[in-house]
Amino acid sequence: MAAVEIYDTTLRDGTQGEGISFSAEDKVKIALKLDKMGFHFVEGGWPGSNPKDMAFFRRIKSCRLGHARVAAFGCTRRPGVTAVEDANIQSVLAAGAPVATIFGKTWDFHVLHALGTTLDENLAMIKESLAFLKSRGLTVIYDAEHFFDGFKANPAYALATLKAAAAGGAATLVLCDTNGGNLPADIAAVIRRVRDEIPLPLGIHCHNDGELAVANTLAAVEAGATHVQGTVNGYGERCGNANLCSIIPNLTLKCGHETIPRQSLAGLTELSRYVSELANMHPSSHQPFVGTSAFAHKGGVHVSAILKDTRTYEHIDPALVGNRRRVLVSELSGLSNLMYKYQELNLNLGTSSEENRRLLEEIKELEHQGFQFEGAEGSFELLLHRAYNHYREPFKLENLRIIIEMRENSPVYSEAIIKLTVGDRVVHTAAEGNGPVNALDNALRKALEEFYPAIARMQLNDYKVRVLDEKDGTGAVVRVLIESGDGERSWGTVGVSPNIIEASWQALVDSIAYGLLKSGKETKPCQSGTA
Ligand SMILES: CC(=O)SCCNC(=O)CCNC(=O)[C@H](O)C(C)(C)COP(=O)(O)OP(=O)(O)OC[C@H]1O[C@@H](n2cnc3c(N)ncnc32)[C@H](O)[C@@H]1OP(=O)(O)O
Ligand SMILES: CC(=O)C(=O)O
Repeated sequence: MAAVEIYDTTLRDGTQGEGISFSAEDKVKIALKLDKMGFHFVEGGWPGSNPKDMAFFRRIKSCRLGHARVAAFGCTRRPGVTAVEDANIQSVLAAGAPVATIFGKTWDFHVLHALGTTLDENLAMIKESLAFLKSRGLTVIYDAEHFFDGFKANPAYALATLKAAAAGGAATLVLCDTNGGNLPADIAAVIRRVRDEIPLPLGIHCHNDGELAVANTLAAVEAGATHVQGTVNGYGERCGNANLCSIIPNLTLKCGHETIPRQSLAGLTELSRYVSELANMHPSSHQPFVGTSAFAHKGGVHVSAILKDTRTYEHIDPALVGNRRRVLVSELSGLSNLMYKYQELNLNLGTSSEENRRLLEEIKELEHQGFQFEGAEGSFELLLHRAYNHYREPFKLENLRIIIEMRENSPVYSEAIIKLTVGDRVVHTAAEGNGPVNALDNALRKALEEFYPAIARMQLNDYKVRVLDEKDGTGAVVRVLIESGDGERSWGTVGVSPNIIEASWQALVDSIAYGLLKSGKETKPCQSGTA
């Protein structure tokens, strides 16, 4: 199967996505990562657009890249000026990148209404812009904007624009589904028509407005395209660009094309999370191949089969793309889910199927009440320990009181007063907080830290409340999910009650109990406050 060039435009088209912005430094980091993974091209930005993109090109020049070629993006010259006089073309040159990617108009409607020039002048703009950059030693890639829509409207003119680009010295002609509305069969048919007319390598650049960007890209490759443009995580203008985290494994593992090296394929999940981290975007758990749910099995029937052979419910081995299999426990579980969890957590539990059945029923009942263990692995593991009676709670609540005081012109005052039994001692303490849950958290820590010094390292990272039955208004049941961490690991815990303080208490207690269980201190208190 033919090799396919992978051209990443996360740093240019990706940043056209709502909410996405990278600093010049972040762009350099991403470019270096893509280079290390064997991407063929990294489009760094539009140097004529803003100082940050120009700064990227200045910085990347001093980096030694092993594989990728850096591309500077821009448009054809403006109507009525020469290429040498055009500020945008000059800034592409000034970027100092070895590759220039220039987009031009294909669609006669766009030439007349968006550019406001003649069809002939547009052809001259394309040819002269490319020829000028090529004459200055750059490899020039031509992005034919709106190619598929333009071809439908006026095929002869669309082909004439590509011929102008070829005459200007384009190395590759990239056909763009700019509005993202075409279907795979149409994309493939047009690629074949162009392939028969113009003897240059063809590329594909798809947007995701019809949720077909990946399918359209694969169809284009099937029809003869050998260069693929897309972005990490599918970031991009409107609904995004074709997602390289899906395209690369599909092309490599399913279609047998050579793309990035096989060992880099196993870095895709990490790449996806790295880029989402720098973009400050929540990673999408449902993203195919690289999302945390991509290989998460929930239904009992699925887990039962997975235990026999993973191929029963997995289209590939998750390790091939650096991802991992997960089994979730919920009201949809069967005994197989529990068995898998025992193995995964290395717990020597669950020998009696009667006990396991009882535990499964308890889980289903708790889920019916509103608990959700999928995002609360800490509470789930504690539930297992508690069910098998091998577990000693690290403390016991005797009494808890919360005072909230509101006075005109003063901040709301919150205080928690708590009485606990720890081992054979009774502790009585109080703490303030910026709200009742914070006061509760502070009081609990204050009471326990002399017994369990590991608590000092634990922190609450996230606190979420979900109203479960909104129609009950302020009397509704709420679910509290707490995400905690200790610098080494993080864990989720859950509480459910019609009283938000009680739900928070349950999740907080589990958070500390689980943290202690995992810190190795188990649940045995230190003697009289010594560590
Ligand atoms: C399909 C794509 O994704 S293409 C990439 C789109 N990305 C971006 O637009 C992000 C970066 N853009 C920018 O920073 C700015 O738009 C700039 C600096 C490029 C231009 O800014 P301005 O000069 O103020 O123009 P403005 O953005 O208002 O309009 C775009 C101009 O480009 C022209 N233009 C559009 N496509 C082309 C083209 N292929 N060749 C030449 N000119 C073009 C438009 O006709 C319009 O010209 P006009 O001002 O004479 O009407
Ligand atoms: C060039 C480009 O980004 C597009 O046509 O979508």
